This record gives sequence, structure tokens and C-alpha cells, in this order.
Amino acid sequence: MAFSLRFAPKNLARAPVFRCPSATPAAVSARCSMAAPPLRMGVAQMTSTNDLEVNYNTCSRLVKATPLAEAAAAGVNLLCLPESFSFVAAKDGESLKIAQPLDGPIMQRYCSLARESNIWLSLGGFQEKGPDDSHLYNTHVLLDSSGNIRKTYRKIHLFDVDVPGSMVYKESDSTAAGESIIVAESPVGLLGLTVCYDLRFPELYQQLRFQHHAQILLVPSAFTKVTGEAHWEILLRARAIETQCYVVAAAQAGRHSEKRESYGDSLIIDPWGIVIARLPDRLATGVAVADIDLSRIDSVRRRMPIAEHQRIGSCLKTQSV
Ligand SMILES: O=C(O)CNC(=O)[C@H](CS)NC(=O)CCC(=O)C(=O)O
Repeated sequence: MAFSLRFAPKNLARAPVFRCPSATPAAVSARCSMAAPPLRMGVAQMTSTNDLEVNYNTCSRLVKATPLAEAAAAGVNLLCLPESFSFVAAKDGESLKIAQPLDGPIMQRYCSLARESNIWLSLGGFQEKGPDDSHLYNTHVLLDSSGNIRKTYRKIHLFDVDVPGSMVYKESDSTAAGESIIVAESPVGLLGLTVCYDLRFPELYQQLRFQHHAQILLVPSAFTKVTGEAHWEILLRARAIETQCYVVAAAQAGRHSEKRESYGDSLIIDPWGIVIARLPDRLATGVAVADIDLSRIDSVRRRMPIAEHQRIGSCLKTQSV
């Protein structure tokens, strides 16, 4: 299996500086000259199949190959895995058969992985047992470094689309839609949790930023090859620019089965819309990392105060025709 570990270019990493509590001038100047370790995120790319065991082993390798914040000065605080990290069905109905509650053995194994590896994990889309026997939830699960589930987000927008030149997807046949917008505190900042096709609904990201104050938007995905080539990077950069948030998008890449193929190109994008880490489609499996500089969010927002300039939804009157 081809495997790569990529780092963001150095000049893009601006470490935040410690604020000094009051102390003797000597102690203050010693501490002030010390930069805080940068906050760092990793984005993982893989080609999951309908083999739970193989997928777990790949995830475990990706986690273990990632330098950890606790172990290394330049370690990663939070690693993001794509939608369907643990399972991609090869046939209709397979996902429903393997769906489990969050306290079932599949998710518990990933909780142990987070705990043993001492790292926070964003698990992009898990087949969570649903409200009835014919529906599951497509659930984004956030684990802390002790292996606890911190937050879960059930995918709101379901992919019922006839993709030109590909196939007809009808996610709602077997998936129940989520109904809640979810943000989560983490060591790298306030996260907005979303999944894949949600990316096409900018209102969700607007709410995450302007109502819920998210700083980093997560978009774990299994985009189709056709729609990914046409829209993936443009949509992700647009969401970063218009919300002035970091966007972290872990992707499935390559061929999962005879009928299913995904568009890779996992990305980390800064709040100005610059791509600061990338795993191209041809690198099927790997981790890319980048620094998260929360002061960069502040400076982008200060220089272009769109939150203050926002008028739709507050003072504009609707004119009837
Ligand atoms: O079925 C699974 O295993 C997991 N779910 C998915 O992969 C979902 C539903 S089929 N895929 C997408 O939302 C692709 C969106 C997309 O490609 C676009 O918006 O263009």
C-alpha cells in the first residue's frame, strides 16, 4: 500500500505566542520568548472496502504513523478520517446489515485506538444503527484522546442524485436524515461537524460560523469521481472563504468495489481560502498535516468584517412581485 506523510510548507505555519501572566520581569521575558507548540491537524485518505477488519487495520496504521502532539514537538492534536472509514458497501443492503449502535464493538474498537494512541479522532461517517430496521444514520463521531465520544453529528443532507456518467445514488433508501447542527470543542478550536454532500448546502456552514461560532469546519467525504473532479476543491475553498474558517476535508480515494469509486484529494484550507495541505487523488492512502493558527482566523475576520456587514436576514425587507 502506497503511504505518504506530508507536511504543510513551513512559511504557512505561524505559531501562536504564549500570553505571560504577571511574574518577575526576568521570568516574563523568558516565558514570552517561548512560542506555544503549534496546534496541528492531520487529514487522512484511504480506500475503504466492505471488509471491516481490513479497514480497521488501515485506520490503525494511519493513526500510528501520525506524529502525536504528546510525543513530538510537531505532533498532531486531531486526526480526521473520511466518511465510511470503517465500511463501504459493495452491494445494496450491506451497510444496513453491519450498522451498530455507538456502544457496539465496531465503534468501541476505534475508541480504544484513540485511547491507546492518545489522539483525538474525527471519524467521518459511521453506519450507526438507525431508528428502524431499514434505516441507519450516517454519523460523524468525534473521539477525545481518552477514547470518549465527545459529540456525534448525523448527516442532514442525503445524497439522492443521478450522477451523470456514473450511477443513481439514493442514500435516503437506507439512511435517516439527522436534524441537528453540531459544534464541538476540541484542542484545536471549535469544530463544526458535517459530512460529504452537506458541502453543497452553504446555509449549514453559515449557521455553523455565524450562529455557533465555529472556527474549523470538518467535511469528511466519499465524493463521487465525476462530481469531485467538477466541484470538490471549489466548494471547499468557497466554504472556507465565506465563513473565514479552516476547512478540513478527509476523503475516500479510488476504487472500493466493482461499482463504487471515490474522488480523493483530501485538503486542509485556511480561512483565506489557501490550500495548506493536500493528498492528491493518486496517493490513495496517507496523512497530510497542517498547523491551525487561531490568530489567523482573527486577523482574516478583523480585516474583512463580514459578520458586521451581513444584512440579509436582519434589515432587508422582502418585496412582493
Ligand atoms: O454510501 C456510503 O457508503 C456512505 N455515503 C456516501 O458515500 C454518500 C451517500 S451515497 N455520498 C455522498 O454524499 C457523495 C456526495 C457527492 O459526491 C457530491 O455531492 O457530489
